[in-house]
Amino acid sequence: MTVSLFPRVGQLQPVVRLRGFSRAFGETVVIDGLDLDIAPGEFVALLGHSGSGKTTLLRTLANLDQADGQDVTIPSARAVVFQDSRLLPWKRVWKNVVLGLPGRRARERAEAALAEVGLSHRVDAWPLTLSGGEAQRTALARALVREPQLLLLDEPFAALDALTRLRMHELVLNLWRAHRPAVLLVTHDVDEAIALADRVLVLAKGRFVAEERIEAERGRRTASVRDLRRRLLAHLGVTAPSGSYADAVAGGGAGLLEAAE
Ligand SMILES: Nc1ncnc2c1ncn2[C@@H]1O[C@H](COP(=O)(O)OP(=O)(O)OP(=O)(O)O)[C@@H](O)[C@H]1O
Repeated sequence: MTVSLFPRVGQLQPVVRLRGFSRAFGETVVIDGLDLDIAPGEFVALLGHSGSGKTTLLRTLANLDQADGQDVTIPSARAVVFQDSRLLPWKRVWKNVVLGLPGRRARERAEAALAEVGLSHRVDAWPLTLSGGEAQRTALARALVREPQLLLLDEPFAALDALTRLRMHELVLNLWRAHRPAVLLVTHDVDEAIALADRVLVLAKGRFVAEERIEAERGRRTASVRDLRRRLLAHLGVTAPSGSYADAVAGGGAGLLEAAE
């Protein structure tokens, strides 16, 4: 299927543009002629079964993999957060955050990014002393400090427990609202995709098989279970203000994966 492409009247140029993008490993075609545009500041979720090619696509955009001279435009200011934090254990948290960046005001910049993810108290910690959630927050700070135009999230919450995941979703939405990078989130989780994204794409066997644009505000679920869920979450210490992720998931999934099959 053809997904939404630019230019549309009055809209900005896309930050990501793929045309007929394909990728094969030996004889096996993994990505099969994809066209994709992502607008500045747009939050796109990419759903798909295991092996559908999600990570291959994301790695291409991260430029970690060969684009084989194809028609691919991606911004130079981009950052990736993976499922595991990939912190260097022999460097303190703040040094991990600014790793590879020019030294001037590095500590200051790391502290500011760590403050944004709620880790001011862990600036000098060693990575091995961090909880899973803290390690992913550090990975987000490391991405943020690069001021990305494109933020690539490869199942960054998948290894976290459910409550930490909810907190991380709130954090990512807050960071996205504050900085407005374009985001491509790879996930298996339909609820997560619906709750976070402006647009959800479904990938199957290397092709897009569905595109859902979500116009409604985040937190648009009206089911009565919402209030109960919010109360229970509040009891567990997770604040879920109206319009939050927790509201959004309360309505349940939309069966996008089933629809794709
Ligand atoms: N470097 C590689 N060499 C050979 N095959 C590969 C390579 N990388 C990926 N593949 C194959 O490409 C297909 C798509 O892999 P990919 O990791 O993109 O899927 P995915 O949708 O991200 O899956 P998952 O959700 O399980 O992470 C798989 O069949 C995988 O085995």
